[in-house]
Amino acid sequence: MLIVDHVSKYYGNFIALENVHLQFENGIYGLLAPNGAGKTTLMKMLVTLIFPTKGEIRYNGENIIHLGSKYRELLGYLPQQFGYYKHYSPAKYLLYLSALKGISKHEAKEKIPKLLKLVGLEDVMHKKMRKFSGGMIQRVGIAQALLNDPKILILDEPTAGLDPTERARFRKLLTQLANDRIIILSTHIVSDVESIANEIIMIKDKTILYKKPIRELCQLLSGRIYETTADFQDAEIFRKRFATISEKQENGQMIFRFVSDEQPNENWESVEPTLEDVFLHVYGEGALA
Ligand SMILES: Nc1ncnc2c1ncn2[C@@H]1O[C@H](COP(=O)(O)OP(=O)(O)OP(=O)(O)O)[C@@H](O)[C@H]1O
Repeated sequence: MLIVDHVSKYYGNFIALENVHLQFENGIYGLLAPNGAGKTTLMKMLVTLIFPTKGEIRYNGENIIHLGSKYRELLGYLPQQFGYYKHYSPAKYLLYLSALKGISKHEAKEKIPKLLKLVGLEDVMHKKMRKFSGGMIQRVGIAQALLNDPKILILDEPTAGLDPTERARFRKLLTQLANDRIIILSTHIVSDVESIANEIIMIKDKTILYKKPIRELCQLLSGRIYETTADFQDAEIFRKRFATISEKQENGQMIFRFVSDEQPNENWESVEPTLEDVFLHVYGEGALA
């Protein structure tokens, strides 16, 4: 079990995270927050690239800093921007990284084709990465994070640059991997995590606002989300009066999705809250009661 025990991180006088307390068991955790909330800071501490200013992170009861290389052997990490050699093929690049990670050449040669197949790059495994799309490079990044069969897999914005098909493939891959490891992925895209995460972690105001299964998060808004139509000329009044979550136009009218605790009007249709509703409400408005 991985425990972030009352951790704060300051950059000089700037507080990036304050008093973060989290517990991770096997499964997928979606770290969902807007840019700048502190996701990368938390992930970098989890992979020992930077250190907490206060508090400590423990794996199976031991401070990860003291565990050192024993801990890093259990880690797979995909940073937000990962360095690769564009003149290398994925196979050559992974072979090189395997050597750095202390994996024998024999084992690496057996493993690499399997990994590249897993991420759908088997056809191009010997092609130079120079001409690869952003999504293909990202998949090489995911493969390198899996080289040592990590028990803890940390992925910082792993779906950046992936198209919808690649995103779907990626979600399936994570689900396959999640049964015997901790997977923590950060994103600001709700659909990346809504179908696969066992728990969602939301950071707000430098600390953890929620760590809950999606169902429980959605329950926070249960019975409070409505949709209704309004004429264009009334739109501004509507926006001032209600906490709108989203709006669209249809047949010359506005359709509002909004949060309300008022007695519902007969023109309001009560709708099931989604994770997107929670996200937009939390980061647009404030914490939920
Ligand atoms: N080395 C640093 N020195 C000073 N401030 C930093 C440093 N690294 C990050 N910050 C600040 O800490 C805050 C959190 O940054 P962080 O990168 O963790 O956010 P994030 O949620 O990962 O956002 P993004 O997805 O944009 O990377 C930001 O305000 C950022 O400017």
